[in-house]
Amino acid sequence: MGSPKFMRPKPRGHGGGGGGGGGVERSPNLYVANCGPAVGLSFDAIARAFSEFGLVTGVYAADESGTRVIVSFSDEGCADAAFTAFNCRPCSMLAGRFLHIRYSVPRPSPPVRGHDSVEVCLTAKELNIPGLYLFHDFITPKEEEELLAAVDSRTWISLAKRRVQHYGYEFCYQTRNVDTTKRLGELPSFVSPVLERISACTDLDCATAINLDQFTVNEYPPGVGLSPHIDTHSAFEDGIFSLSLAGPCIMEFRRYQEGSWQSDSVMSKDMNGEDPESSINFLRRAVYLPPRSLLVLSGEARYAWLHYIPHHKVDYVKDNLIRRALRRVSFTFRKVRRGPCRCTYIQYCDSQR
Ligand SMILES: O=C(O)CCC(=O)C(=O)O
Ligand SMILES: [Fe+2]
Repeated sequence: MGSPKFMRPKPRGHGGGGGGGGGVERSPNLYVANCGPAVGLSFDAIARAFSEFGLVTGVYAADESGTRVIVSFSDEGCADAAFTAFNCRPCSMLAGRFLHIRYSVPRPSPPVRGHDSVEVCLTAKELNIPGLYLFHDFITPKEEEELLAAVDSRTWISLAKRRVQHYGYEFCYQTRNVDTTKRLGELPSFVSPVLERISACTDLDCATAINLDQFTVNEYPPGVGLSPHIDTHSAFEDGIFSLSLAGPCIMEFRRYQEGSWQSDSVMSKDMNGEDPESSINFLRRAVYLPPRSLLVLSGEARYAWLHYIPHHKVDYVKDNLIRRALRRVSFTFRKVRRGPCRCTYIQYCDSQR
């Protein structure tokens, strides 16, 4: 089980702790520095010295130094008395050592993963969605820095929760489509090396890795995600390329089972208000997208799976807690479709319904 973990209490608004711990939450646990086995004081000797003030329920190493311990009392009053007597004083019962004491509180255990969470995969192979590819370290840290500097020197458009930039063609969030008559111009030259690298990817089975003509930059602050959607079939060809920069995220995917698909509610709208529990009839997967990785959605992954980024500030990846960075920026490259979509995923296809 291991010994309990402690932490410094949060400061209280005003007043609060007496016994020299002013403004801090008091507690039956004391953090005692300059005291421990590494300076010749056994846990038993420490317990004996502190028992003078009341029942000591445990003495634990506060860290690995051997010079800092936690002394736990049965109640706060005893801890307060020990604090007053021993803090910043030489302690005759502990070889005359000068003790530095503060209150300490049990560290809350990490939150348990919600029952609705899904195991996060690290690779496309593990994720096992046909047509989905993930290339780690698709660009170097230096390229990442330059790409971020390039977009940061240009004008951002603020949406409700995130900022975007569009190149090639503007993307209209109301219709989730592009107006093909309104071309914004060539894609900026700073993405040319990335586009060349994408078109040279021999592992891909989608034809549109070349001539990509629409580029969207998304900037997500921590905790902001993206609602479940399939990129509108009639708007873009097969092959969607999304490069992650600056921070990581988890991307989740859903594929609704035959007959459970409600195209009107899911296809082209933002799904912020939906209740995930109400739609149990779907397959669900999740993948960790580190900075500098390229995600490719093609075929079934592009046409039939919804993708989204959960609105979380922290994510669990193989039981490790990953905090979202100050921002994640994604570069999404697509090719605008010129005629109706003729995919074989008719139930998800706005051109064929
Ligand atoms: O941020 C991303 O990686 C994905 C963006 C996306 O799915 C979209 O713009 O349609
Ligand atoms: Fe998308």
